[in-house]
Amino acid sequence: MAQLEVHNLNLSFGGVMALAGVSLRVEAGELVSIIGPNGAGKTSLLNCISGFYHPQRGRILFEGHDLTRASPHEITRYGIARAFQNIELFSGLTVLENLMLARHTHLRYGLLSALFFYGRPLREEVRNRRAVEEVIDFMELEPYRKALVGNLPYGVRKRVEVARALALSPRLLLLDEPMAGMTLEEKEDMVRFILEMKARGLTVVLIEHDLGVVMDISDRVYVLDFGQVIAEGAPEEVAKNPRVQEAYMGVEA
Ligand SMILES: Nc1ncnc2c1ncn2[C@@H]1O[C@H](COP(=O)(O)OP(=O)(O)OP(=O)(O)O)[C@@H](O)[C@H]1O
Repeated sequence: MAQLEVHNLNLSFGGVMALAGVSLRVEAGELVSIIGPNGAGKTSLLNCISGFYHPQRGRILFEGHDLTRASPHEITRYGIARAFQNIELFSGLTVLENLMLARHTHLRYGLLSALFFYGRPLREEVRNRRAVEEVIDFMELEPYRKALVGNLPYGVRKRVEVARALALSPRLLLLDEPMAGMTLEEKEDMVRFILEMKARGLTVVLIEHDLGVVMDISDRVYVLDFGQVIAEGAPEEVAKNPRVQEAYMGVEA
C-alpha cells in the first residue's frame, strides 16, 4: 500500500466538475508534482487531501487510514501538513510565534489529558519549542525569528509559510505553489529546501507552475486537465506525452 492513495475522487461545485475521477498514489519519501493548466483542479485535489473539501465520490487513504471525511484538524494530526498558496500567517505575530501557534493549535493535548498528566504540558512545551527551533534553523530563518511577519519581504513570508507547515512535524507535506512570485534566487533556495526535505525522508506533493523546476526535482508528475489525470510518470516521460504538450504547453499534438 502506498503512503497516500487517492481513489476516483469526484468533486463538483454546482455544474462545474472540479475533479472527475482523479486517482493518485504517492509512496513514502517520494516527491510528486501535480501540474496542469489554470482551473484544472490541482488546488481542489489538495483541498480534498487536506480536508478542506469533501469529495462527493471516492476515497483518500493515508498510511491505511481513511481520511475521506476527516476535518483539516484531524488530518494534521494524522501527519499531513499543507503550505498555502495564499500565505496563511498572522502578520502581527513574529515568525517564532506563528510557528509555535501552529503547533499549539493543531497538535495540542486536550484539556483532560493536561489535567490528568500534569507533567505532560511542560514536556510538550519543551518539545514544541525544540521542533520549532529546528524548523527555523532548517529553513534558514534565524535572522527573522523575532521579526513581525507583516514586515517581512514577500519571498521570506512564503518561506515562513512552508516553515509553518513543517513545524507540524508532518510525514507528508503538501505545497501549493511555494515559489509563485519569487525571484530566481528565492526559487533556488526553495528548491534546495524541498530537496533537503526529501533527503530527510519527508514525502512531498507539490503544485508548481514552473515546469523547469518540476521537471528537475520530481520523482513523478501527474498532469491534470479539466479535472482528470491525463498523464502520470517520470518527468521525461510526461514531457514527451502529446496530450500533455497539447493541454499544458499549448503545442499541437
Ligand atoms: N470553492 C469553489 N467554488 C466554486 N468553484 C470552485 C471552487 N473551487 C474550485 N472551483 C472550480 O473548480 C475548478 C478547478 O479549480 P482549481 O482551483 O482546483 O484549479 P487549479 O488547477 O488549482 O487552478 P490554478 O492553477 O488557477 O490555481 C475551476 O473551474 C474552479 O473555478
